[in-house]
This record gives sequence, C-alpha cells and structure tokens, in this order.
Amino acid sequence: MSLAVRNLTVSHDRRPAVHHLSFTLRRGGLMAVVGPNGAGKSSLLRAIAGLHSPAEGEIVAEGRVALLPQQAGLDRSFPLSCREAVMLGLWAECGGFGRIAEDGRVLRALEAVGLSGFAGRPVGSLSTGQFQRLLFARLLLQDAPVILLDEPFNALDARTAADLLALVRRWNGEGRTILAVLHDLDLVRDEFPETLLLAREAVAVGPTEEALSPANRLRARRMAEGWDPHAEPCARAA
Ligand SMILES: Nc1ncnc2c1ncn2[C@@H]1O[C@H](COP(=O)(O)OP(=O)(O)OP(=O)(O)O)[C@@H](O)[C@H]1O
Repeated sequence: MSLAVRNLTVSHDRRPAVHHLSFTLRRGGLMAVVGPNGAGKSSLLRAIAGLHSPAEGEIVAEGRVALLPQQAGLDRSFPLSCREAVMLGLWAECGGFGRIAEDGRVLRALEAVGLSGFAGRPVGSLSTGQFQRLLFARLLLQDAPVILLDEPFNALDARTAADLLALVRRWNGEGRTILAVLHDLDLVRDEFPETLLLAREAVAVGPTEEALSPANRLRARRMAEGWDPHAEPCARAA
C-alpha cells in the first residue's frame, strides 16, 4: 500500500471535520476525493501532508508526500520571485544553501509547466492560471511518490486545465500515487478510476462509477445537510 488511512479523525477546535475514516490506496493509484462543501476534503489532505495532527487514528504513507494546496488559502502578496517560490519545494531535500546549486532544476520545472522566462517575475504579478502552473512546478521539483492535489483545476481556462491534467497523467504513469479533491464529476468519471465520497465520514470508497451512484450522492448530501456545527465535540476524538 502506498497510503493507508485508518480510523482517522481530524478536528478543528475538537469538532471533527473528518470522522473515523479508513481507506487505502495502492502504489500508483489514482483516486478522487469528492463531497459537498465542508465535507472535510481539505482537512483530510492537510492531515495526510502532516500539516494538521490527527485527533485519532493513523496515516501511513510510503515515502514523501507533496501537497498542492487550494489557491484560495495562499498569500500571493508575499515578495517572492517565481524562482524562489519554486525553490521552496526543495527545502526539505536540500535546506537553505543547497538549493542555490539547483537553479537548473528550477528552470527546467518552470519550462515543463509552460513558464519559461518567468523565473524573475514576482509571484504577485501572475494570473490565477500562471500561479497554478507555478505551484505545479514546485510539486514537480519535490519529486514525491505520493501527491495530494486540492482542487487543482479550479478557476482555470480549458488550455491550462488540459496542460496540468497532462502532468497529473504523466506523474501517475510514472507510478506515483495521486489523491485529488475535485468538484467536476465528469472529470472524475473520465480520469479517476477510484473515488472516495466524503461527508466527514466515508459515504463510499471504491471504483468511481459505484462510489458516485445517485444513491451515494444523495446520502452524502443528506449527511452534509444534517451536520450540526454546534453539536457536542466527538467524545472519541478528544
Ligand atoms: N482552520 C480551521 N479552523 C476551524 N474550523 C475549520 C478550519 N478548517 C476547516 N474547518 C472546518 O472544518 C470543516 C471541513 O472543512 P474543509 O475545508 O476540510 O472542507 P472541504 O470539504 O474541503 O470544503 P470545500 O469543498 O468548501 O473546500 C468545515 O466545517 C470548516 O468550517
């Protein structure tokens, strides 16, 4: 197994965003995470990436995990050039000074996502699509066997989405394991063989067509609508 999530509860202020969730993903697996707003999808990815400690349960990943976060949660006014922003992806691998020797890799990553000539541009000057390409270049450099994508094609034009989808396909073809939060169910059906349908708890996990059956989607909607944000914290997640 490349990724195993066992009885995972992720809480904010002791209120569970993800509740007693278990699933596994084989090496080279390609799985979509689908669910209503507030279903816990981003919380799940952040916990797998090690950015949020689980309240309960266990996450086992084979090798390094790289996360493409949601753009909406990022501060783009930070004074960084594209080169520096992509180099941040190398921090865990090379530390501060070692990265300077890696400029060639950074330029190649920028080129691979269609951003040749952008190395010196401030990140704040990029369009949404260009910024998403930049985040993909950073992921490319991280070279992780497990890749988490949080709404990777949101607010992109067709050309940018197609280019970045081609990169995802390439990574998967190289045997990397990919877990992606998506709202476009047609894209999920076309590209992702497996799906986790999440409404804080797992509604379904398995082959996409079965997981996204009308009955499961209705159940997910009802579970999300029935959730009381003021309910008592989960006693088991204390
Ligand atoms: N930092 C936080 N502090 C407090 N509550 C949070 C925090 N982050 C998320 N939550 C809450 O956790 C629940 C799940 O949020 P999360 O962002 O994981 O859902 P999501 O499925 O990714 O939603 P969306 O589709 O809208 O992006 C929501 O009720 C949200 O308000």
